[in-house]
Amino acid sequence: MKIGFIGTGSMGRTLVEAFIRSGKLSPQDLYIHNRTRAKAELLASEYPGIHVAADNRELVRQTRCIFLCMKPGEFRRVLEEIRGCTTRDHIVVSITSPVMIQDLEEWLPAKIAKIIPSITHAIFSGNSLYIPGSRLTTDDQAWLKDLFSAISSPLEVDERHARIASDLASCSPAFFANMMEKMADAAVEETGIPRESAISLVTQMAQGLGRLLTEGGFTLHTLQQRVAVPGGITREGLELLEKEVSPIFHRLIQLTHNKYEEDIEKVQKALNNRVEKNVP
Ligand SMILES: NC(=O)C1=CN([C@@H]2O[C@H](COP(=O)(O)OP(=O)(O)OC[C@H]3O[C@@H](n4cnc5c(N)ncnc54)[C@H](OP(=O)(O)O)[C@@H]3O)[C@@H](O)[C@H]2O)C=CC1
Ligand SMILES: O=C(O)[C@@H]1CCC=N1
Repeated sequence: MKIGFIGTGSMGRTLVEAFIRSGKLSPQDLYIHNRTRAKAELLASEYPGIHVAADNRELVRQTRCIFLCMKPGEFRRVLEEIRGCTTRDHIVVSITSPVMIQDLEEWLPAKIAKIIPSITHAIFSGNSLYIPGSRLTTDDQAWLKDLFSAISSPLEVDERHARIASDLASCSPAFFANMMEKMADAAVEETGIPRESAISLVTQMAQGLGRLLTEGGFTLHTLQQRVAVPGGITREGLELLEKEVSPIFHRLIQLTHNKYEEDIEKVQKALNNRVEKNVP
């Protein structure tokens, strides 16, 4: 099946590369288009065989499944562009959470899904969050899950939980990288250890931590128990973190959800502000 990617920014590129490197898709099957064309051309030059479509309409005409890899504010323009050439046989997948499936189903006659990916798919890991629309057949659903199984572990979630699941699966790589960087910076400021050493120590630790949790037989809880020996230093550190860290995560989740509500409102205003509705 020919597959298209509209938007080859950070995540569009990650998906294209992961699908090709996993062997699931071959470059010849892929059509890409990006507002700044040079970005798509660069990606195509790295994976000979990828087709760079002249515009989003050509991409839709050449493919059966299309991934919308733009930011929420960029949806209206793309939907206006492609709605005339999208058919009932197309599968259209949004990779962003604040664009509602119902709105996409009103705009396009296509079969709609939302699949929220994560940067972790670049190394074929992490959960992709799978939210099926109402028009997908059982075969379409099996095909999409199989596609994403090549680069991730697909997890079906209710659209109501898309934001929190995305916080945990898609935003957290950045959140945790930030915390590790802050820890290393504090180590430098408090002790004078060279920054390069501090960064290397936390990075190597994180690699080991990931493996302990996936293949080492540890849970988050047993891991803390094993490291925090009674009367030891880690126990004292954990007691401080118990008090100080939990409120930060509550604030973080409240913040992402407030921003999400704002984004939904903006997208709905943009998408519903039109005369004609799609009649599939
Ligand atoms: N980054 C991540 O880890 C994750 C991102 N997402 C979601 O993916 C979406 C994209 O994020 P990300 O890739 O990081 O953002 P980027 O800004 O890196 O990529 C968006 C791309 O869309 C292109 N674009 C915008 N309008 C059009 C158009 N009309 N036609 C063709 N291409 C267009 C932009 O082109 P131009 O080069 O001109 O700017 C840009 O390259 C977001 O909605 C985000 O929520 C979801 C999960 C994880
Ligand atoms: O920052 C963002 O908006 C996107 C959503 C999930 C990860 N990145």
